[in-house]
Amino acid sequence: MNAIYSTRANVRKPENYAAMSASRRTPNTISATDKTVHGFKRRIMSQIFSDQGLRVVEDRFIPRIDDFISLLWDSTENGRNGTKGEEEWGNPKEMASICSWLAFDIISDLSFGEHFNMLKSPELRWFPSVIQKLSQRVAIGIMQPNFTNLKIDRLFMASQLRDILNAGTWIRKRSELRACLGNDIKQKDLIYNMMNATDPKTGLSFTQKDLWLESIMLLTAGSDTTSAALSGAFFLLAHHPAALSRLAKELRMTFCNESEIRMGQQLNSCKFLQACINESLRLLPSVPNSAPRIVQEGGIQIDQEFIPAGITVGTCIYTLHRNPRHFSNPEEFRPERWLVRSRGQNAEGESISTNREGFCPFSHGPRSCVAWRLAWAEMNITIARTLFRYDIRLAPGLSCCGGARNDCQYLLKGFITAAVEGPWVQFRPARS
Ligand code: HEM
Repeated sequence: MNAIYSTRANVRKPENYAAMSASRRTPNTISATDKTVHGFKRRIMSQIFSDQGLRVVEDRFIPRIDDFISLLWDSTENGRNGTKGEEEWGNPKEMASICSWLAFDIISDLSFGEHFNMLKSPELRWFPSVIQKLSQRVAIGIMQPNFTNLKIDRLFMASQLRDILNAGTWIRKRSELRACLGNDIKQKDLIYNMMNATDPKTGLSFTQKDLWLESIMLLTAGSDTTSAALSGAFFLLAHHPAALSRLAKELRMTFCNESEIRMGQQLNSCKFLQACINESLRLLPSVPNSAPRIVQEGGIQIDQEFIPAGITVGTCIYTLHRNPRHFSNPEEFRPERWLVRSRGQNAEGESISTNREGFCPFSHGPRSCVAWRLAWAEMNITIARTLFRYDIRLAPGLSCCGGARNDCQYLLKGFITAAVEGPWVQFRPARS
């Protein structure tokens, strides 16, 4: 990772990343290939997604997490299993979809000052499928630029492209409207943060156009990434009852009530929660493929190999996370591998720093995920509040495996981000 992604690596993002901006002429933070342009945007974004920046918007996203939790179980639901002792389990829920509605509700609210309300209403639930089409098109365009440059996509992805363009126009209107409101809003959002941040190096701020381009970008970068990571964590926990019950115990002993579960010291003290999230991001990274970089004049050295200028290089996060040089029994879900027992080692005597060197769900260096703190907070608070309130189990008899097998795989389709389905899970009010 270091040779390709660190600050000193002699590489740059390829031009094909332009497909990730709503404007071909004006790049956003993720698509900027020029280091000066990127540096300016990145410095502003770093302030917005700092701990301090996130505290400003925390009260905005926690109510969305509460909507999510309310949707998981409802005392009036029918369809309960009639077996004795089973009455309280609610109807099975398909976690990938519900996690996706949550992630979109959060990021739309933060980016446009108005949430899509997908958790409560089906009206806009078509939206995630368009983002997946976009992710698929961009993934092909990044690997093979002529696909978009020569407009081959118009031939092979005509209907997808129509949906993407329609959704793009619709979002653009929304983000322009929000940008026009300026600071005249009741509750602060990310646009507010972006509008009021200045680059400490140049003193420059985002223009009106930057504001809507960046907010569209945040909607795509901040939705299916977090949702795939969350549903992946529920998948792994539901398949590992021992880890699930240890985690529930940790949370129920740390907090007295659900509203205490927020960003901060108390949540940071939940080491097993963090270990479970690390382990699920390791096994099911939501950006699984390698992010390409072009080697610059002078070349680079990767291990024993000299790579000349012009070659595209990258490290695949999915395979890195399964490298036995970093992780013993890499296919196993073993959150304990992240818990320090003594002298930087876990209970098995493995070095945690060796684990960490092979762990990069948010990538590494100057182009790593600028919003990882937001994703981390969303995941921690959502999982903690859910397991504080409910017991969970795989829905008997339903896919992915109906709880019958321990070795089933979560279907992760890697485009730019990962498309996922399932698992089907049931909830009931926590018994202990
Ligand atoms: C679990 C959730 C997430 C994961 C695993 C993740 C992962 C990544 C990865 C691997 C990259 C590098 C991509 C590349 O080099 O092409 C990246 C970049 C980025 N991510 Fe995330 N991300 C997550 C959530 C988010 C969220 C919630 C947002 C925004 C609200 C976001 C915004 C960005 C941005 C703006 C960049 C580009 C940074 C730059 O180039 O300076 N991500 N993310």
